[in-house]
Amino acid sequence: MEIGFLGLGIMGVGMARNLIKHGFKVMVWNRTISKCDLLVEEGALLGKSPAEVVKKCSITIAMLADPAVALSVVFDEDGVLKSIGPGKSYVDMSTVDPNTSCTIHKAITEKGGHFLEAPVSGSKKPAEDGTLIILAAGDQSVYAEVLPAFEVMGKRSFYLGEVGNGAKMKLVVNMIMGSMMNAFSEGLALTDKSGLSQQTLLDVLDLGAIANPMFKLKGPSMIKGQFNPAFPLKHQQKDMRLALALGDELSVSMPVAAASNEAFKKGRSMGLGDLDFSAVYKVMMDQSSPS
Ligand SMILES: NC(=O)C1=CN([C@@H]2O[C@H](COP(=O)(O)OP(=O)(O)OC[C@H]3O[C@@H](n4cnc5c(N)ncnc54)[C@H](OP(=O)(O)O)[C@@H]3O)[C@@H](O)[C@H]2O)C=CC1
Ligand SMILES: O=CC(=O)O
Repeated sequence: MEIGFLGLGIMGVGMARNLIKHGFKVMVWNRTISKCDLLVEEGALLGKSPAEVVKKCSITIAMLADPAVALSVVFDEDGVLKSIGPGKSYVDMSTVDPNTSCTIHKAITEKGGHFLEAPVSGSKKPAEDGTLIILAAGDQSVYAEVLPAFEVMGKRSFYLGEVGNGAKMKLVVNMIMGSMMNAFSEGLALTDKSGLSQQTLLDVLDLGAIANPMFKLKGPSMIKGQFNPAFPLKHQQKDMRLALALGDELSVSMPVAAASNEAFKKGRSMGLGDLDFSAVYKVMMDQSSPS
């Protein structure tokens, strides 16, 4: 199967590499073209623009930063829309809001193309290991067509019905994750300011009912002050913002998510946006410094 791949950021590079490793013929494009070099050495073809990738491939996957970027890669000059048409499928795996997905879906189907949204849960390592959780919605024939690719990128995929449902599910999951990270960070800060051992807190948490893989994975590096980006804080804040907008639309009160969003916004204003989202811990530590 010939697959196009647009967007070789933290996630895209691992996902595209898995496709290549499993024998798919892959054509890649990235705004910063130099990021394609390694994958080209590993066997990928290089596309000069999204339009060229879609022209050459029957299925094109995108993994892009945010709604504005997802829209620009489709609608801008030499974008996806230029080459999409009958017999061509576009699969957007970026985390965006349902309205963005619906706008892209409408434009693509108006040109006779097919669209599936398929955001993922799981970070840099699951992208590298092919163990993502894929939340697909939209054209079910595209879902069936792209399933062999999902099987090498993920450990499980869900088909959730109409376009927008994948985006909504992803935003709910990341809203919960972002709120948990805030509670965890506050707990670590409070432990430190109480003169207690943060390692002991990690050990205690890991033995009890709120043990979870995220605390186990992120805790040790957080207490060492290491925040190498697996999931950048700026993207987590974008997801909290989009989840809150969904809550506004549906009149769901989400005070915990709103407070967490404020902490991520503060993190961005402190210049932490490109660090891992666990760097929100620095916001708590900064706020609790003695004056
Ligand atoms: N990292 C994670 O743990 C996870 C991320 N996600 C979601 O996946 C998506 C990608 O995340 P991630 O790989 O971490 O993000 P990165 O920031 O590492 O990569 C973003 C990608 O978008 C491209 N891009 C940014 N701005 C533009 C633009 N103006 N025009 C064209 N391309 C652009 C970047 O290109 P360039 O290289 O040129 O900057 C890059 O390919 C996001 O929606 C994120 O929320 C979902 C699950 C986990
Ligand atoms: O979107 C981030 C993730 O870890 O999932």
